[in-house]
Amino acid sequence: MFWDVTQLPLTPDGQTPIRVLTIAGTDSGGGAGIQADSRTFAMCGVHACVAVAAVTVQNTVGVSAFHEIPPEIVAGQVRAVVTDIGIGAAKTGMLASTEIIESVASVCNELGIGRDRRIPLLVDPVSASMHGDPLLHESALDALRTTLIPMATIVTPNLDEVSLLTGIDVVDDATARTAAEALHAMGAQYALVKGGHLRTSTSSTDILFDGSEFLEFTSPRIHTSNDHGGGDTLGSAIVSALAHGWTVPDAVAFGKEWVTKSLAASYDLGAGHGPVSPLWRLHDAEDA
Ligand SMILES: Nc1ncnc2c1ncn2[C@@H]1O[C@H](COP(=O)(O)OP(=O)(O)O)[C@@H](O)[C@H]1O
Ligand SMILES: Cc1ncc(COP(=O)(O)OP(=O)(O)O)c(N)n1
Repeated sequence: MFWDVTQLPLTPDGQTPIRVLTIAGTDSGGGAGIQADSRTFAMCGVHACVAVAAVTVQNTVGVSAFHEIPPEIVAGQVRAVVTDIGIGAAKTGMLASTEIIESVASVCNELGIGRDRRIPLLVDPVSASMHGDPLLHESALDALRTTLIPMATIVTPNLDEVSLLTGIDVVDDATARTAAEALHAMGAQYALVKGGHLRTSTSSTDILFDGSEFLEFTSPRIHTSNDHGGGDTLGSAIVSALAHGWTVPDAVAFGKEWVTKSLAASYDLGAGHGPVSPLWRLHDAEDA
């Protein structure tokens, strides 16, 4: 354990907890996507609603196929949840196509989800799996840039996604800052450039930019190849904190501590990359 994570307040048994929504793809191997989001949401004590945008055929060694959900069904899930259950924050992950991205942007706009609206929106511009298998049609990158990222309270690309979206290859702190500026210029309120893929460093630093100030979130590098679902776990912890009304910098600090502990608790699974695990939270509760 590296530090004590300041936990989010838990709701007493029998009372309705804060609700959040993930709009993303499923992972049949249970490591990333909606499965990773739901695990972290549960461990953070919030109620998870889901809008499935795609179903992947996936295990620990890769993604062999995916099926896209019709855009109106994706939007329908979002509308059904928000108008009945109500949510405090939302997150997007794998959206696969231009049509789904446009449908999600439109329903979020209709329901007051997005930057400067009632409900904050985290956009994780998921483009490929860690094995390089595509999770987004290349033609949909433009819709991410021009339709969804401008609606984001916070956009959270990894370095491969930064390169696809901005053309900038991040190799150090200076290029990470330039990339954060480029992402902010696309219209996101905050840009978080995640540094997990800079494997040469002994630490892992994520850089947050709001148009005027850079904030750095650094953790020791965890030596593990079981890092599947790391981006989703970070994003869903941030969304849980945003739903509690935390500021974006405080929510990112919480998410960064959460994912670091989840990387330290990751485990072997299958023949490939095992998942990061927020189940450490159960042991912390046992110790309390
Ligand atoms: N080996 C590691 N040690 C510590 N933190 C890491 C490690 N790998 C990734 N992270 C952190 O996990 C989060 C997800 O990062 P990253 O791997 O860049 O994104 P993604 O999972 O979307 O590819 C970031 O906060 C990053 O700093
Ligand atoms: C359905 C689905 N969504 C997202 C991902 C990518 O997960 P992420 O945590 O961003 O990154 P890796 O674990 O692939 O490094 C996925 N694989 N599947």
